[in-house]
Amino acid sequence: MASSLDAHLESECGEDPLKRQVGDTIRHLAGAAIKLADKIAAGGDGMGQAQGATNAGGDVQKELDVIADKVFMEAAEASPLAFFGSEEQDDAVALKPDANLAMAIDPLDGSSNIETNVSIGTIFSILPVEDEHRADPSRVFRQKGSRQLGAGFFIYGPQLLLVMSMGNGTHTFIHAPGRGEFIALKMSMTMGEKAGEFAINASNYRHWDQPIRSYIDDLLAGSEGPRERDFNMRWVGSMVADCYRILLRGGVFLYPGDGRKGYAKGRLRLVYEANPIALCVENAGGGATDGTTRILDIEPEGLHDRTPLVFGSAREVERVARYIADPSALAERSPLFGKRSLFRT
Ligand SMILES: O=P(O)(O)OC[C@H]1O[C@](O)(COP(=O)(O)O)[C@@H](O)[C@@H]1O
Ligand SMILES: [Mg+2]
Ligand SMILES: [Mg+2]
Repeated sequence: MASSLDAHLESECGEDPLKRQVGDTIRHLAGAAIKLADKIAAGGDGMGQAQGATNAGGDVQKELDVIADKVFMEAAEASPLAFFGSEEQDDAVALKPDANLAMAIDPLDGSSNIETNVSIGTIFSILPVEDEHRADPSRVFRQKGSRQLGAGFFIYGPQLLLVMSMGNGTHTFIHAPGRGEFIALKMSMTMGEKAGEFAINASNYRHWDQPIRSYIDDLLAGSEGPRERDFNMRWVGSMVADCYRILLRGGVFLYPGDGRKGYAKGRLRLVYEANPIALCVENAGGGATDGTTRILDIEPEGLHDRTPLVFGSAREVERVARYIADPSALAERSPLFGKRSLFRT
């Protein structure tokens, strides 16, 4: 019989008190995710309806965004957490003053897909809280992603999944309704270094900078272009689902900055979207960058910062960074090399 999430956390956390608190928090999150999945499965016309309010990032909130925020806030209150920061709340909330952890969360990822019965999810990031943060709470969510003690995401799809990492491998658990708990599905995941699929919202092509356009042009040219092989494209529009596919079969995901008003750093949030995804992807052998800097090395300025995000198979992520770093090579590319670019491997 597959081992349970509970048993895994027990062995991964051992006797380390801080890790055990991370484990407890993940247990509470798992309970909340089961509750939310039940609500999603029960449906209801209103879930995908706009509420009229906007969140801190300027997105119109849907009813399910608000329900999910409440469900996970309750889980946070039951967990050993000093601070809770949510996409759906302007400011971080102070919880247990003496607790040693903080959690940032995207309660509902893939909001634009809610009413279409496509996979959606929840993304979480657990950080340490030290004396310096108690003295100045504004610093809690300005910690680099490399300081995360645990992170992951749930997918509400055909299966209810939890993908998580505590820095020692990335593991997937599946909710087994008969057992009322999550059980191991894929432990110590490893993703391929090479990508055969890419994920990007191509409708923004005209708004991208030249390096991103050139990179995508080269993928689209397929076997007749500089890459000399064909690529497939998938874009779910829920990052959790795109990330899980990439963890399973390799690939690359891009949400770059673009020329639209308010999109200079793209759409995705550093603290509760890019950082937890980056921890899971890196622990499975992949990479994650904003184009120039490793995501986990970026110092956030605030809870709701945005960041350009490229993640996936390590070699492909490095390649995107080379397109961005070396525009001079790109300038030479068409006249001198025709369709044979400097970037082929
Ligand atoms: O609608 P777009 O611009 O393609 O953006 C899709 C992206 O936005 C997101 O939905 C952002 O997350 P939220 O739904 O939590 O705002 C990602 O899951 C997804 O990758
Ligand atoms: Mg999201
Ligand atoms: Mg969201």
